[in-house]
Amino acid sequence: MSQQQKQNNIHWLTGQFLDADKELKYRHSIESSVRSDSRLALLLVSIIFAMFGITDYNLLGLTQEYYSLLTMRVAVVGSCLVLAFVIGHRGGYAEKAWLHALPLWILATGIILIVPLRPESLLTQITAVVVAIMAFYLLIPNLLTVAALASLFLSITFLAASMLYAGVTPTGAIRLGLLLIMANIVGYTALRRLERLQRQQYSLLNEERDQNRELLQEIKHRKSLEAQLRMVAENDALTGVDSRSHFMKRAEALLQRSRLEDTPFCLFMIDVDHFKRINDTWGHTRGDVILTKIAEVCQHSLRPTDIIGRFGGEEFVVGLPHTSPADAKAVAERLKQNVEALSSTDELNDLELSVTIGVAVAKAEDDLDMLITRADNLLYEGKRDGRNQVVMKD
Ligand SMILES: Nc1nc2c(ncn2[C@@H]2O[C@H](COP(=O)(O)OP(=O)(O)OP(=O)(O)O)[C@@H](O)[C@H]2O)c(=O)[nH]1
Repeated sequence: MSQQQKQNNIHWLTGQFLDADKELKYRHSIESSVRSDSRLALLLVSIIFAMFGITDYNLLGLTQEYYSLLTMRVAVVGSCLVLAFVIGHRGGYAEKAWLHALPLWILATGIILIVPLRPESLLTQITAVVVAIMAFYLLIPNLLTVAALASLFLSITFLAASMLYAGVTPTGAIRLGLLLIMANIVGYTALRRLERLQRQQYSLLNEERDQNRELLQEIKHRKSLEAQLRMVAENDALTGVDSRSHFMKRAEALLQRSRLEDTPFCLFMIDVDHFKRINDTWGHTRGDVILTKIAEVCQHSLRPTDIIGRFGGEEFVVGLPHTSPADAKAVAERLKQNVEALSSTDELNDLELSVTIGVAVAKAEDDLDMLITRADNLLYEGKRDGRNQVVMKD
């Protein structure tokens, strides 16, 4: 048997969960509905119990017995109304089951007390006791054990009182006893089934909630994994700028758009000069840091609408939509100067840093590869011409 099945197990006799914690949680979950159901049931029972005062009067008139009965009825109805109020406001089915049990004991005592006061109307009282037993089990919300104990108390003491005060013979007592046993069995079985069904429903609901929670967690986890994967696929791990493939996708879209809108589009190929020397002098790790700084400077030298990617090694590529050739040249010059200025920062200790940039302007017949090749050729022209320069041709 799985752990889950064990927890769902319900006691065959009491109709409660075997797991005490789960039982407590269940009772807490139905507390507010039990409170209002109890209040309503007690109001109803009080009205009915009080109305029997009219039949008392018809039968007894204004006699001593009538006043005794009236006093008892007022006491029972008063107690039930007070309890309806208290339970309605403070009743806690989980921790105060005894409070919910009180009205049953009071009602049972009241009903039994009628026997010595009105022994001649035993038949009516038998009907009332059977109805009361049903009400204990099915009308006034209570735990099965509480309802069963109160009903048994009512049945046994009523039987005893009938024999003592209403002259019921042993044969009559057996028949009455059988009737009361039947009423108890019917009430007990019905309430036990109800208790089981309600607890099974609660278990199913909880299982469903747990599964939904797990599902939500799983979805959250997958979404975060997806975001991480996208991040890894779209960004260069070292510098954080676009990966080459992601840049190509974005640049392709921008180039097409510029063609549709008939706006200029320029592309830079940027290569760090003598980076091998930097690596050899300062080590590969420092070289990585310098590369990251250069990427940052490039990014900050561009507009938010421009895109930058790492093309490979110490080579970067930049796409500039809506940019005229003159503006592109100016941006490239500024970018070159900003990289040079990096050398004078304390962090880089006057390390000589420069970049060579090839700038290509998109023509109508260009696709992205052609544009990149042209920018690359211009870049290598710049390298041949002594580096640290921007090369652009009409
Ligand atoms: N630290 C570091 N170095 C890299 C990385 N990628 C490429 N490199 C190095 O960059 C250097 C590029 O060297 P070359 O292609 O000879 O070019 P260069 O030394 O920059 O000389 P020019 O481009 O001709 O000015 C190589 O030593 C590569 O190992 C990287 O991610 N980190």
